[in-house]
Amino acid sequence: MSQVLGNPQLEDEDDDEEDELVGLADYGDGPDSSDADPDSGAEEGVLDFSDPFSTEVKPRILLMGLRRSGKSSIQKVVFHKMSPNETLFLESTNKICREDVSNSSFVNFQIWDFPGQIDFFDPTFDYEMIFRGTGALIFVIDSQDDYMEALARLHLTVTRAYKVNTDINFEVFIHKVDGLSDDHKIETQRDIHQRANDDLTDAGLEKIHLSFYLTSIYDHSIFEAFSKVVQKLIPQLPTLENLLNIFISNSGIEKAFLFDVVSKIYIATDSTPVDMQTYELCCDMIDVVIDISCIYGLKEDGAGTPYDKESTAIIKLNNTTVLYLKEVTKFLALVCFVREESFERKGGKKKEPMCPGQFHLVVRASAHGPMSHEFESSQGHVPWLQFVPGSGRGRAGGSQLMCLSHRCFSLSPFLPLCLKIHGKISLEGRELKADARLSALAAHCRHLGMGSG
Ligand SMILES: Nc1nc2c(ncn2[C@@H]2O[C@H](COP(=O)(O)OP(=O)(O)OP(=O)(O)O)[C@@H](O)[C@H]2O)c(=O)[nH]1
Repeated sequence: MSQVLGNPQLEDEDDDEEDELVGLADYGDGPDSSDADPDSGAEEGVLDFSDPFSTEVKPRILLMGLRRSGKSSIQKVVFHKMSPNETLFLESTNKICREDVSNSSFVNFQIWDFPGQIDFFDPTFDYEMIFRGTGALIFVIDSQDDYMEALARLHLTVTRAYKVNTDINFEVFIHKVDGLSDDHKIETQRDIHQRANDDLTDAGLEKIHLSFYLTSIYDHSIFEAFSKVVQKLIPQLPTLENLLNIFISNSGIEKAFLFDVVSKIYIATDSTPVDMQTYELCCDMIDVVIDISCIYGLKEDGAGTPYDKESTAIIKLNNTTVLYLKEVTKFLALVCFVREESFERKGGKKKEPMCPGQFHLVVRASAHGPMSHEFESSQGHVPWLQFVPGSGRGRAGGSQLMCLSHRCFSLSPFLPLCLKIHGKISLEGRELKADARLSALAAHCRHLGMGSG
């Protein structure tokens, strides 16, 4: 669901949707807030920030920065599965876009995308109202451009925001680093870090903490950075991490992530270090699973969902590592790295993967806090997940449902790829997209030295 706040005119971004327009004085998230979708309230599997055990108000994530710094692209790529190349055609935002991602994601928060050219401190903007309910302010700096103006703007924004709300997490995305050499990246980060903190020190505001991330929409860094931003807003994070630690120590699993399937943000992981390659493989696996499910999961009558309680996938890499994905809730998947020998349980009639069923229960219980109502893993429709013929990726939004009749498959990234889905695959039309995705995953694995090629 997306909303726009125009200045001075209100304008709806998508006429087809029934989103109400919100006045400038209507930034609140009270019961009358227009993004409160009565059908989506109390979503199963959604971490509700208005839970009495977390915060009173659903926190906002603000995306701010100069014009053309990449804000809309980040939002589209992370939450709408837009392919990075498509962002080249994005028009400049001339109004504040507010999007509620709670309908499609585990985490219940809003993203406010501010158009670069708007004078945010124009008196017609009630910035106090905006900052008061803000959980994280992401300031995007185009690293390929001269960033002096961006730094001045960052300083102004952060100091104003801090005066209103000292609890905001200030996150600086040093963006578009795909265009920089490794040395240049480090130098740019050091320089921006130094200048931004010097400005705060000069203003006597050294207590403001800025976190910096090198990001690009052309790799997984933007998902990783967003994961970190979102994790800071999840009050149950320590509990989830503890549960994952207990889970891996009792199961022979090497690394476990709890992923928000639609955004590929990881909500939590165990306390062993995260390496980028592992994270990237997990993201690729989620793409493969959703693409395959969307294509081959249709029931004859068109009923079903692309991701549900029975969704499971196993990918065996040729370095004796197994990737294992299991549905945890309607929005969440557990993705694990496990050694092949630990993965296969001996003694039964057939070798069976470990079942994280107990983990499933604890996560669901913990995510909602002891007083919250219990929820069931969804068996219902997942309207935010659909196959997009143009991009070859599942994406949020839309009404065209793809369904899943067979959710459990196993594939190997060795060439030739071995894919078992009802024993039959024909590679025509959109199926080729899945083939391309599988090939990409295989290539990725080979690149990491995990595939035989
Ligand atoms: N190389 C590179 N280009 C990017 C990246 N992210 C965004 N871009 C490009 O930057 C340009 C501007 O992106 P937008 O998302 O429209 O920027 P914006 O900050 O929303 O711009 P306004 O709406 O004017 O405020 C587009 O051509 C994008 O393709 C990135 O990570 N790397």
